[in-house]
Amino acid sequence: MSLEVRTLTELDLPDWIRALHTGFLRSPAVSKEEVESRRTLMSAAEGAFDSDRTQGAFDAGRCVATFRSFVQRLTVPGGTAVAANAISNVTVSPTHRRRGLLSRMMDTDARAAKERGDVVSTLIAAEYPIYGRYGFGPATWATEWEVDTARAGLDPRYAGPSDGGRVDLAGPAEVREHGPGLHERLRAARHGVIDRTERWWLRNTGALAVDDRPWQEPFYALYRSPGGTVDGLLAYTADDRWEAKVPQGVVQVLELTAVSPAAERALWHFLLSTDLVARVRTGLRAPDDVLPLLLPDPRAARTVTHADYLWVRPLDVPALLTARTYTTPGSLVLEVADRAGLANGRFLLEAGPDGATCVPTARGAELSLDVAELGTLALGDEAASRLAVLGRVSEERAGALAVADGLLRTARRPWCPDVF
Ligand SMILES: CC(=O)SCCNC(=O)CCNC(=O)[C@H](O)C(C)(C)COP(=O)(O)OP(=O)(O)OC[C@H]1O[C@@H](n2cnc3c(N)ncnc32)[C@H](O)[C@@H]1OP(=O)(O)O
Repeated sequence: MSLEVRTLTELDLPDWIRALHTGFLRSPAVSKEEVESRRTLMSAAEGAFDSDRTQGAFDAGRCVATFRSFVQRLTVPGGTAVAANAISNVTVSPTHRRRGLLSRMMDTDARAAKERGDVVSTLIAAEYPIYGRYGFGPATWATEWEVDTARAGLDPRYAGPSDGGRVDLAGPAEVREHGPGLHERLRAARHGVIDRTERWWLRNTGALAVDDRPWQEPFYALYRSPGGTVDGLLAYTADDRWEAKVPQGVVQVLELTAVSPAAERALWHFLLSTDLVARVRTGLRAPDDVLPLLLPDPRAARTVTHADYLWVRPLDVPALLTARTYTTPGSLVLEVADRAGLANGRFLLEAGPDGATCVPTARGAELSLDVAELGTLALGDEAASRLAVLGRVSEERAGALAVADGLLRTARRPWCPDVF
């Protein structure tokens, strides 16, 4: 039987999950619970099994490649969310690699997303070199610090926020009550943030088993403003480590969401002054997170990870560039190359603090770039002038790079707090 790439039927699911585990080097065993959990994940809102956006490659009846995409909302600078085609669960079994299977599945998915009117595709790349060829560029980066709490120099007598707000420990049910609204406020305020489904909250608070990995309840804390609104959420685990009677606890932050500066300061200070904690691992934050500068000695925060995070592939250039905001006025003619033929063209962007238009144009190009570079620039994280040094953006009219830098870059860097 020949190699066949197709969408799934419900009966394919156990075999598809086994291939997924295999591709990610996890045990190929598949439990009934995981099949059931995946079945509901892939279900459309009506509850029917919807396999349209889940692909598999089958060789002699055995699944050897997996690919899935789903609906996502991605916040662009200014707080508007665009329709994103989120890609996940990409694997090709080691027996079938480098025969073009990923390329086939990606092409099918990208054309369907374009047809639907999605503005971008998004993903988190397992390895940097895989996705540039498909028009994706790294659009957000992430940094993790490890803080030596003794060295940080924060006042160890800290007894809670001094602004009249408070920090309270909480349980999973309270997190499910307050977390979704808080995340929506973050999403409206910070570009790069993606939406979370109800399932996300169930799964991340232990109310829904996802696979065979056991759930362990973390510590949760909520920050309430003096007016009583929940403006911050912290989730962390801790290990109870001692050496020669000296506490050496290590905290791992799973989530720290704050929608006010007071909440951000209070939650970090609370965590960094918890007794028995020698080191705090911050989890993946925006590279410009304020954390190091909150410490009297910022060098106590050592960078342990700094890497690309969310990758963006523009599908509809005018929709993407008009959804975001611009702080300075300017106009730019962009020549976008796209070997897949999905987003290529020459576009006139006229933008300013009052809004933006972006239309196809016959005017001469001022800046030419590949669609992947536009993905890197779209959320404001990168400077066109830096990409030009690398030869990845060409300035066709003198001064166009400076205009692009002024228009596209944002004061705060984009941040995507979630993996998918
Ligand atoms: C969003 C996510 O889910 S990220 C998870 C990605 N999955 C993994 O990393 C799991 C382990 N790896 C795999 O399953 C596979 O190797 C995949 C999915 C990365 C690639 O699948 P393949 O079917 O081998 O890719 P395909 O044959 O279509 O390759 C297309 C091109 O990409 C290149 N390529 C593929 N994977 C890689 C890689 N990891 N590093 C560098 N180049 C790569 C190929 O060499 C090929 O280049 P060419 O056209 O110049 O010859």
